[in-house]
This record gives sequence, structure tokens and C-alpha cells, in this order.
Amino acid sequence: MDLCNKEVFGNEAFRSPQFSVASHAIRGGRGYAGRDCFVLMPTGGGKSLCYQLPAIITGGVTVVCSPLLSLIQDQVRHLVHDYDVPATYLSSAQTETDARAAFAELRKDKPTIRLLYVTPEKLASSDALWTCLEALYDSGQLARFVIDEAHCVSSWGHDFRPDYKKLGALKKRFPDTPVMALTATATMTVRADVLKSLGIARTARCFTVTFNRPNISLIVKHKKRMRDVSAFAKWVADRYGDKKAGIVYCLSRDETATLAAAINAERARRFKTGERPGPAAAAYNAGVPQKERTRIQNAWTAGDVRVCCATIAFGMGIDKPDVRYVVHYSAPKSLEGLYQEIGRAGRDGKEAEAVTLYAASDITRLRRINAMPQPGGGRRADRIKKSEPLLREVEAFLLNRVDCRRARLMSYLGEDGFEARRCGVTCDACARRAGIAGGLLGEEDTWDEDAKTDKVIRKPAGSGATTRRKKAAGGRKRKAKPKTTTRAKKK
Ligand SMILES: Nc1ncnc2c1ncn2[C@@H]1O[C@H](COP(=O)(O)OP(=O)(O)OP(=O)(O)O)[C@@H](O)[C@H]1O
Repeated sequence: MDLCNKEVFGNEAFRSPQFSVASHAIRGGRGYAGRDCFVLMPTGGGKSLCYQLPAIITGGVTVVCSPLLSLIQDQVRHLVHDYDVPATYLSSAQTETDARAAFAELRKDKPTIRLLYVTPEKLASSDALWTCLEALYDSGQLARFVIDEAHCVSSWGHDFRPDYKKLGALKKRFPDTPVMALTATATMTVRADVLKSLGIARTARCFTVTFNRPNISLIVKHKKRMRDVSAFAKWVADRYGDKKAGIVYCLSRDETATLAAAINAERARRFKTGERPGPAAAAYNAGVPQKERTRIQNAWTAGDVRVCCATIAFGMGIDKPDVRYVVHYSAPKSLEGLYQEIGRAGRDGKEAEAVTLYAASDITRLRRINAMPQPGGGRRADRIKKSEPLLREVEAFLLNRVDCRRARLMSYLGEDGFEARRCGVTCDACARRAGIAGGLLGEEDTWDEDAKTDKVIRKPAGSGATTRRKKAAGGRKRKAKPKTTTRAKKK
């Protein structure tokens, strides 16, 4: 394994727990009947190597299920061109010729490809693919299934994908093929749900490493004074200048455009006045055409654009090492989401900053969004039942100004025993407790004052505009029910 790690991937050593995971995938472990496993490693931790290495060493075809086509294409390109590893993918978006070539390879007695990447949609819907997998299984050539971003399996998670749920069928149909599930975020509830759904709850060995990213400072700031987008643009320019790479996460497509425009306007203004320049910004969201999105991502990676104002459509699979700041202009929907998004900062191990802006009205807005119909999102009441606890955790996390944020986040992610002293004053709560003037941002603390004018009356979901309109119109007329006594009902 050492040789393969060095010769094929050019790595000097393994990161924890890559070696243990790969050994388990190849040989299994004492006390474990099979070779199923669940791997919880932070973003950028090096999860891919955990399955790519066994795929090369053991032979056969490793089937990797990954949620995003762009991510899949990127991985396959790296494997084939940079590492000379035979790999391919199947997706509904590829050309007929490419798909035919991939199938022809899979139908060989001994396929030469080591890794086959597929989207969950493809795996759930392609009969031809299932026929191929059955043939590979019968001839002993189906090496393992890898479920990347496995938290998408759980409807309790922050990024549930209905097609992922169907992956439970794999273990039923191919009981002897090991399953490796990998994710960077999963609470205990989500982990248990993922294992159960994939049918590996009793067999999987769980590998976890610390979630702490000590080089990322965690800061929560009141949004009040930043609601004015030009004030926000000025703050970004003052704080980060035009050389540092960053991401500003927004709640809506419109917000990405507005903030990017404001940051660029501030940059233009500073050019005229000769002040320290601000960053060049671009807006990135799912509404931007794919070609333009790729152009923006490339420009940002190359440093031509310094800050991307983006919805959460931006980020999955991004491996830019020198992101120095991630700002959440609006609160995230869950703490898993927050952790995953801030994890895109400081992948080079150098200092980075994660700043989340809090406004009570943003929480109300999220509550409203969660109640809206979503494709495959199920019944409204179920959606609210699932999203509300996640949002309450976010709110409590952001409103807490006393307990160490790092310790709270670690504990939420299921990492017990993380002590606040290990934070080393790298969160705003610890800095406040330590009496550091100006906190980590070196700014006057205006929270209490800002909070006074940011009170939003907490209303249950469903008490918004539509309900008000219905009430104003006299509400929906119901048939009067005949009065029944409790005793009559029981009968
Ligand atoms: N043992 C290692 N030594 C040096 N570099 C490594 C090692 N393992 C992985 N890397 C590098 O670390 C980076 C991140 O790896 P990878 O993409 O597998 O992370 P990940 O855990 O899948 O992240 P994400 O959750 O963001 O997808 C890559 O550039 C990879 O080449």
C-alpha cells in the first residue's frame, strides 16, 4: 500500500485514517465479518484515497456513487490523466458513444477499468447497468460499492437525495460485495440512519477522525449593520483586501448578484479614490448557465476573481487550498451545512476565517423556505418536522455568545470530549471570555445594541403571507361538524 500511495498518487505518507480504511477494505479486520465500512473524515481530509487505493490493489471493478456529475468528471479526469488509473463513468448526460464504450468495457470477462463512477440517479434507473453489475457479481469482478457523500442517504441529514435512499437495494442484491460509505458530515442520528438504509448497520466498521479544523477561526457577527450591502462590501474590502481568496454564501440567487455587484462597485470606487483595493467578485448560483459557472469557478481558482458570492450550489468537490475566508451572509439551514461550507477554507492548513452573520429575520426566512414545496421533498408537515430541529440548532449556536463555539460544533457533530481549552481562543466566544478587546475581528462589539432593533416575533411556519391572505378572505370554509361528546366519540 505504501508503494502504491507513493508511486501512483505521489504521496509521501498516509493521513489518518487512510491506511486503516484501505486495509479494512482490502483485508477486513479482526472481529468484523465483512469489509463494509463507514468513513467520517473532514472535508479535504483525503477520503478519495481510502477507496481509490484498494480499487487499484485488489482489482475488479469498484463502483463509486457520487452526487454530482461535475465532481465525477473531475475525479475520472484526474485518475486517468494524472495517475494513469483506468476509470470511467456513466451518466445520463454523456454521449451515446461514450456510454457504449463504458458498457462494452463492463461486459468484458475481466474489465480493465478499476473504478466506475455513477450518479445515484443512474444507478437507480438503468436496467442495463444493473444487468452488467449482476454479471460482474457472478464472475467475482464486483470489487466494492463506494457511496460518496453518504449523508445524502439520510432524510434526517441536511442534503437528502431521494435517489440515494434507493442504494439500500445494493446490499440486498449483492450481499457479498463490500460497501464503503464516506462523508464529511453526519451526526449520530444521520450516521445510524445511513448505516441502516444501506443495510450495513451490523457489519460496518466505523472510522472517524477529529472534525476540528484548528486553523479556521469561528466568528459570529450581528448582521444589522451589514444589511446595507454597500456597508458589507466596504467591510469585505477593509478586512480581506484584494489578494485573499474567499467565498460569501448567500441564501438566494438574487442575493449572490446583489452582493457581487456591491463588492465590485466598492472595488471600482476605491480605484478612483486610491484607497486600499477590495476584491473582484462574481455571482455563482444554480441559475447561471453551466458554461458560465465553469468559467467563474476557473477564474476564482486561478485568482482572477477573488471572492465568489454563491449559493450552496458552489463548493462541493472544490479543492482550492488557499481559501482564506468563508462568510455566511445569511444563516445556514443546518450546522452540518455550516461545517461543510466553512470547511472549504484553509485546506492548506494555514490560518483562515469563518464569519457567520446573524439576523433573527434570516431565521424566519429560512423557516419559510423550509416550508415551501421542494422536488421530492415529501409532505409539508414532514419537511417542517425534519427541518425545524436543524434550524433550532443553528439558531442556538449563533445566539450563544458564552460557550466555546468550536466545542459546541464538535459536540453537535458527534465528537464527544472536545474541551474548550483546545480551542486556543480561535472563536469569538472564547475571545470574549478571555477579554480580548475588539474580539477576533478587532471591532467594537455592537451585538446587544444591534439585537435590540432586530427582534422578530417567532411565528410557527404557515403563519406567513398566504395564511394571512386566507384569513383576510374569511379562511377556507369547513363543513360544520356535528357536535359529539367524548363518550360518543369513543364508541
Ligand atoms: N496522504 C496524502 N498525502 C498528501 N496529500 C493527500 C493525501 N491524501 C489526500 N491528499 C490530497 O488532499 C486533497 C483532498 O483530498 P480529497 O479530495 O480526497 O478530499 P475529500 O476528503 O474527498 O474532500 P471533500 O470532502 O472536500 O470532497 C487532494 O488534493 C489530495 O490529493
